Amino acid sequence: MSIRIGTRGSALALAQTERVCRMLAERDIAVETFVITTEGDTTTGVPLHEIGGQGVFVRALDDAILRGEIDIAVHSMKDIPAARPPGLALGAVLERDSPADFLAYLGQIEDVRTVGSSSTRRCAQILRFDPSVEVKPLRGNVDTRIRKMRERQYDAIILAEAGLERLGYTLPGDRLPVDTFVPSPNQGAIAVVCREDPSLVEMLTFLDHAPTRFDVEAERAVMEEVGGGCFTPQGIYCRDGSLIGEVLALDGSRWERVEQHVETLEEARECGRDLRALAEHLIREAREALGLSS
Ligand SMILES: NCc1[nH]cc(CCC(=O)O)c1CC(=O)O
Repeated sequence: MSIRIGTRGSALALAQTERVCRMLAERDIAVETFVITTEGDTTTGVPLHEIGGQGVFVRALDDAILRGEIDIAVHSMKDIPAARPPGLALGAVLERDSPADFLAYLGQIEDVRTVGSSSTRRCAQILRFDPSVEVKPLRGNVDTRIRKMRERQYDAIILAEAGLERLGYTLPGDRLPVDTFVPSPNQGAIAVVCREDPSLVEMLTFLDHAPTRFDVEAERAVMEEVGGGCFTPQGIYCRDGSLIGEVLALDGSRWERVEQHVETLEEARECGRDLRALAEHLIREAREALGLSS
């Protein structure tokens, strides 16, 4: 018997899946890999929030598990939306890689005028840091984004450092500090999703890193309470129970923030409710500015 692993076909997804395959192989568990194309991979011209947010990357693989075509799927955990279909379990969360963002640029930092990113969070955070930069939309996989910077369509781009490391890329630029460029919830964590099947979940537990799982679940608890969706600039980061959450105005001119040590997911949830109450006006503002109704 072998485990059927589903993955997206992007270089990043394949690198992540390769890591899980290696870990399974070390335990003499046979694996078969299936590459599945998702709507998010075939639609690159429009901002993510217009095609249904991060969830588009995950849905096709969820469906393949539920149809019994594959047993497990490997994802960048930050791409997994808050609402999950019934019948699926989070089989394992690997030990976290770098949670930080990376500002990549070719010349001198002083010469950076245009920064490419389609993430409302990254745009707001870079504008807070330097309101004089011009942020320009930039979607596509990591390679596409790097190519566009090399073609000088942008002076700089912002990417997850974890993605660069998994692809083995070293780019000129700077790691952005996580206390001011607070990452997306679950950035840098790899998740293994499976059918809600106790024997399958049990088989995957050796892949699981408990401290990472607590931190990423605390981040998701905050994310669920804040709501906001991917159109609201928000950063949520937990490390060993030290939680930072912030919601920003789209132009980075204002923000609300909570910072607290949490021991339980319920405490994290409470922190999320506090942030929600503080940031209600910023969430409404972002939704209205982007012309979204829900
Ligand atoms: N938005 C796509 C995406 N999903 C996960 C990562 C990076 C890897 C990770 O966060 O685990 C990236 C690329 C990026 O944000 O630059």
